[in-house]
Amino acid sequence: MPLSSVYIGGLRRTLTQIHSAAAACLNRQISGCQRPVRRKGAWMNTQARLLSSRTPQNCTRKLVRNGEEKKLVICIEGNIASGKTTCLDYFSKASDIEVLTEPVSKWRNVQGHNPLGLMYQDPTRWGLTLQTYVQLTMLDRHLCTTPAPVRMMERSIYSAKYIFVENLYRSGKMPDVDFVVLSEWFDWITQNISIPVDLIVYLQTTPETCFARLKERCREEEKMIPMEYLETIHQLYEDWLINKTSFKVPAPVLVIPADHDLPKMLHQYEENRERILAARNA
Ligand SMILES: Nc1ncnc2c1ncn2[C@@H]1O[C@H](COP(=O)(O)OP(=O)(O)O)[C@@H](O)[C@H]1O
Ligand SMILES: O=c1ccn([C@H]2C[C@H](O)[C@@H](COP(=O)(O)O)O2)c(=O)[nH]1
Repeated sequence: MPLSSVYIGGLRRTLTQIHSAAAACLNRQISGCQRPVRRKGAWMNTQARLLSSRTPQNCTRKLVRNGEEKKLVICIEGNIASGKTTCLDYFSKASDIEVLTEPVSKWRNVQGHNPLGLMYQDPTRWGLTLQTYVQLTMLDRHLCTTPAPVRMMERSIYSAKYIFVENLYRSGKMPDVDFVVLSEWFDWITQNISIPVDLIVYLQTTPETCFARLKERCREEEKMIPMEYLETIHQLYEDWLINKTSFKVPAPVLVIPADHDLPKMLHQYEENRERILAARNA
């Protein structure tokens, strides 16, 4: 599927169409909170619908993917090289689980450009470029339809914003204007599109473990990542998912200690399988 399109309830819409259709609907809704109009052929038809939770004080509706909201969504979160992909590989063997890895290959090659590499070379210049593309591709991941009843994703649109954008901004590497523009995009998306997550599995590692695994993996763009970078990302994750002092956590969190060797990790994944699959966001 081209990235210029996303599927909502089986309908292919360009982001521009979605934006203007949603804006039109929201305008209708804001001016008097009237009932959603259901016109055949309109984007808000039997396949795509608005979730409505309307009271005089609370007049919010969101784009949802019809049918997809019944599926279980689990996001695997953790520091760089903490073992997320390895964890997803393990669960991908189950027929009822659809695994969606982070679209890193796209971040490394979008029409011949490498925004990930550019960002590591010059974060101030290219941080916005990378994170805009990360936000788009993660939204695409959240919205794509999958046949399996359980969807297991690597990271989320939430960690892209709360960890990586936040880090660029706090470290002084992202200009205010870039941060504000990205934040407005993020707020619009999360306020207008339903992005349900039932469980966050946090692979909790020390930065030292990640550093060792990063060296072992040896991804070209990441060769210059210093230990301090992993320490900062670690602390942002801890504040978000453990201390809960930074940003809203969109789902319950299951913490899996992930400094262990591979056999022990696989054993832990198996031990937690039932707990993970039993998750259902209230
Ligand atoms: N438990 C583990 N012990 C040792 N090495 C591991 C373990 N889990 C993953 N690795 C290795 O560490 C590197 C990073 O793992 P990966 O799953 O790609 O991390 P992530 O997806 O979180 O970036 C890979 O080379 C992988 O083979
Ligand atoms: O929003 C994001 C998400 C990821 N990255 C970077 C961090 C890593 O270098 C790669 C992929 O991360 P893994 O943990 O190895 O999956 O992408 C980013 O800069 N911004």
